[in-house]
Formats: sequence, structure tokens, C-alpha cells
Amino acid sequence: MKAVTESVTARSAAVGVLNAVLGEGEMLSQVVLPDALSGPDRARAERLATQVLRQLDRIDRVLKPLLRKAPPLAVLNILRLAVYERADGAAAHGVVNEAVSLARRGKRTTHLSGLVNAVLRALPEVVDLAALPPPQMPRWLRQPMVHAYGREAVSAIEAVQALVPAVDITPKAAAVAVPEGERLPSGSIRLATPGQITQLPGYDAGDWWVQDAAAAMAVRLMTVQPGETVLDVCAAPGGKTLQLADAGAVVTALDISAPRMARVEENLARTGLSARLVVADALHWSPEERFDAILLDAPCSATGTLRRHPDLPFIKDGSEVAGLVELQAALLDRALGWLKPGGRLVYCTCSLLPAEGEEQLAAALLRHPGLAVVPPALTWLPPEWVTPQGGVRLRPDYWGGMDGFFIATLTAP
Ligand SMILES: C[S@@+](CC[C@H](N)C(=O)[O-])C[C@H]1O[C@@H](n2cnc3c(N)ncnc32)[C@H](O)[C@@H]1O
Repeated sequence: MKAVTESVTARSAAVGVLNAVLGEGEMLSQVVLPDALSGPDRARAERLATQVLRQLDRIDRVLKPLLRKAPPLAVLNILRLAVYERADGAAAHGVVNEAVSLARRGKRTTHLSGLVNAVLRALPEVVDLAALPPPQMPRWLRQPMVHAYGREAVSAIEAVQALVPAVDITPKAAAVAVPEGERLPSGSIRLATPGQITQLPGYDAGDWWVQDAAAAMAVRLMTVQPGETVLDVCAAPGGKTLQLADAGAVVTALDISAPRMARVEENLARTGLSARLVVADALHWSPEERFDAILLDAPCSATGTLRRHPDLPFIKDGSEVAGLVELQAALLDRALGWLKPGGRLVYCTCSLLPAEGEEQLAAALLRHPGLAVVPPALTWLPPEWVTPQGGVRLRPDYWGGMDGFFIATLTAP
């Protein structure tokens, strides 16, 4: 983790974040903003940096004809932020003045403040990023997706990934106060303009929690009965643990990470739900008793969450995928041994890669004779989301935008 220390305005902090992500491969969520930044400026800096990353390729297309050669990254990021702000409707003179003064203040950029001025003054009157093709995913991710889902689907996914995602929430079964929003067929509620989440009705009372509609579907597919014993193998930060506990299951939530498990504890406390918490490596842990059902929300490339994590294409290169696929298979094999006879295991990943979904399922069926896929039995689930094997492939372009997920329910004799 690296602190962004160069300056204290929202704009300069946003450029610092861009430098950290694009120059040093820092995760957006790990970049530390300067303490001097006020709450609203902090939120603005994060919003600006996130939006620039989401629109980066479009912004660079606008800048390309105006640059004879690529300037140093710190200068380029000042220009990128200014182009985004112009496209977002900010007045040209204010954006240019701020960008030039930002360049003048930086040790690495001051000598090129004239270039910043010249380039930004040459921008067209109207900067319309939405008129340009949406940014494409990196090749290591795009290629297998084109192969699996086709070009048209991949283009539709990329179009959605360029938009600011809505916030979905999962209400408790007995929720009293739930914010206004669009109720999705699966029961999630979509908030179009949520504002500050903690200020919304029912937040303090724990009547609901933020959870993407796709992420909430794995537990819905489990059709949990009250009193069933359920193990949530990779539980933190706990959105699915809350759903399981709310459905009346006797939940054991396990995760390898103590700090992440602390978030499960906080979430349970706020919502007044309960679960037994275990911090352990599932590859070495063993339960005392078997379970009626198990949820394995396995660690994965998280490529299905690109809408909300637009830094991902710039900090990952796909080299971790093979190791993750191996870990997922090992966790799956181990967890299958903890099921009661006839019990069910829901395997899911928030990945767009077939290697972590469809192919992982096919390999598990080959490794475990007798293992069967339980086809989903939810009336609201569009049949075209069900794969030939009986899994569920959720794509980010469904329902106007959701996380990419693969979910399959398995049962062993
Ligand atoms: C996709 S996240 C789980 C998200 C969670 N189910 C939810 O809905 O909030 C994957 C989790 O797996 C955990 N994990 C990774 N390797 C593990 C292992 N060997 N044993 C147990 N947990 C592990 C990580 O710490 C991480 O919290």
C-alpha cells in the first residue's frame, strides 16, 4: 500500500491514484488517499479515478491525435482526468486551468505544463466519450470469452462495463424499512441513485445489505430449508452468509482470512443474524459433522466484477488463473467429502472465464463418478442462462448490468 502524498485536492488525489494503479500496479482499493483530504473530496477523488479507468481507452482515443508522442505517465494522467471532466460536462476554462496548475505543482510534470495547456486547448468543443466504442477487455480475458460466448455477447458485456453500475441490495425476509428501488425478479432491489448507503432507511436496523443481484443468486439456487446445516466455505466478507442465516439455516462460516472474517462478524452484528465463525484454511480444516448443504464461493480471478473494479484489466495479466483453477478444484474435492449422503454443494465463482466455471464443473464430473448436477428450479430464472451441463452462467449484460458469475449445484450419492 502506498500513500498518495503529492497534494490535497480531489483532482490531484485522483491523478495520484491513477499514477499508483497504472504506474505501479496498485489495486484501486489499496491506494491510500492523503489524510488531509475531506470526506467529500475523498469520495470525489475515488469517483474521478474510477471513472477515468472505466473510460481509459476512450479517453486515450480523444488524446491520441493531439499528442505527437506519449508524455510521461504523470502528465498523461493529468490530461486523461481533464478529458474525462470535459466529457462529464465541466467548463473548459476551469478544467484547463486546474490541469495546468496541477502540472506546474508536480516535480515530474512542471516542465510539461505548457504541453498540458496546448493539448487541452486543442480539445473539441464537445467531448463525447459515449460515442466512441466501449473499452475492450484485455486479450487474456477477451479471447476465451469470445470463444465461449461469441463476439456479440462480449461486445454487449463491454458496453455494460463502461457504465457506472447500479447498487443492488438484498433485503432480509422480515425487513421493515427498505429503500425505494426496482425490485428484480430474483428479489434483489436495485437503487438507481443510492447516495450515501449508510444514510438509507433500514441500514442501521440491518434490514438489508449491499449485494450484487448476481452474487445473491447462488444462495437463492440453494433453496435452503430452515434448520438445515450449511457450511459457507469461503465466507468473507459474508453477503452469502447473511442470506443463509436469514433463510433459517444453521450456518458455519469459514474463511482463511481473519481480517476479512472480522467483516463477516460486523455484518452479522448489524443485521442481527448469527453464524458460527471459523478462521481456517479449508485445505487443512475438517468438520466434526457433515452438512446438509455446502456453499463454495471459491477464490477466483474476479473478472465478473470488472464493472465495479475497472482497475482489474490494468493490474492483472491472467498469470494467476492457472493457480486459482487448481485451488478451486482442490477446495471442491475437499468440500464434497463434508456433505451428508444426498446433500448438495453449490459451487460458484465471480469469474467470466470458463476455466473457473463451466470447465471446472466438467472436470469435477470427470473426477467424481456419481457426482450429478441438479438443474436450477427457480421460476424466474431465464432458461437461456442455464448451460447444457445444468450450471448457470450469469453475464454482466443481463438485466441491465450484474456481476458475471458461474453457479452450479452438485449432489453426490
Ligand atoms: C470470492 S471471496 C468470498 C465472498 C463471500 N462468499 C461473500 O459472498 O461475501 C473468496 C474468499 O475465499 C477465501 N479463501 C481463499 N482461500 C481459502 C482457503 N484455502 N480456505 C478458506 N478460505 C479461503 C478468501 O479469503 C476470500 O474471502
